[in-house]
Amino acid sequence: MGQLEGKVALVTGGTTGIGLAVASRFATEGATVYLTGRRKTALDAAVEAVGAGTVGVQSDVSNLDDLDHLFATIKERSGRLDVVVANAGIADLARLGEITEEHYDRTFDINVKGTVFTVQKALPLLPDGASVIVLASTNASMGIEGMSVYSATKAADRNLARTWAAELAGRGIRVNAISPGPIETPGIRGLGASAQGEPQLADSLAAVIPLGRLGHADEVAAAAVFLASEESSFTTGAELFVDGGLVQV
Ligand SMILES: NC(=O)c1ccc[n+]([C@@H]2O[C@H](COP(=O)([O-])OP(=O)(O)OC[C@H]3O[C@@H](n4cnc5c(N)ncnc54)[C@H](O)[C@@H]3O)[C@@H](O)[C@H]2O)c1
Repeated sequence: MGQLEGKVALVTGGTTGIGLAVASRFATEGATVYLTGRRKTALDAAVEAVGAGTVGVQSDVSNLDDLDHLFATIKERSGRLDVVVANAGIADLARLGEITEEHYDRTFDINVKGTVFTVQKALPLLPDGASVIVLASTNASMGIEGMSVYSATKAADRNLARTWAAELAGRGIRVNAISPGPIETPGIRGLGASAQGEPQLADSLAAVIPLGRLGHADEVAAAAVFLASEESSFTTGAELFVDGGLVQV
């Protein structure tokens, strides 16, 4: 029997990287998984990869109408939501002096506004015992050049999780953050691609990770299973680092 047997879970931005790994692992553990993404073709491919019983809902986390449609669909089909993983996020490089309004607005819209309204709109569907997981980042605790705006959004996400843990404890809902270090995903490789001619940021970060390598999306998914399941029943308001020792060692 899987650790999430019978549970209904939502993973936003579940078409690639960490979100896809979390959705796949949740399905293996017996959950019914709703996953979201903005592009239909990518979403259809992810739903097929995750397997039978998975439901894809095309939606942009920064669009409140899309979120209303998403939660109306979940309510109609499942009637409740046991696990929410606010995963959708973007990262682009911009040093101070290069930050445009477009970069700032887009990063905050998806990474902070998207998280706030995903969890707020999920709230009526969350039963006693539900688990909310917010994807923050080791960037919230570090000063990585070129990543100030992204890191500020992740520091916001980390605090959202802590504050919501306090606000929702009385309802028996746990809220935790996962802070991955550099994980091998399309997202982090895209970062290197935008810094023309320079060594990939991911590779230079790997060199300073105590365990000596980038992490794998499956390793983040394993942490998400723990936080989603009753194995973590006394854990709320925590920030679980999955970072090869980057921040703490
Ligand atoms: N990869 C890493 O090293 C790393 C490290 C720390 C934190 N994180 C965080 O983990 C999460 C996932 O990152 P990843 O590396 O897997 O990224 P990724 O780019 O590989 O995947 C992000 C997913 O979010 C989706 N997405 C983006 N904007 C969206 C929107 N507006 N609405 C719906 N979906 C949207 C993308 O389509 C994609 O499926 C992000 O929140 C990221 O900040 C990643």
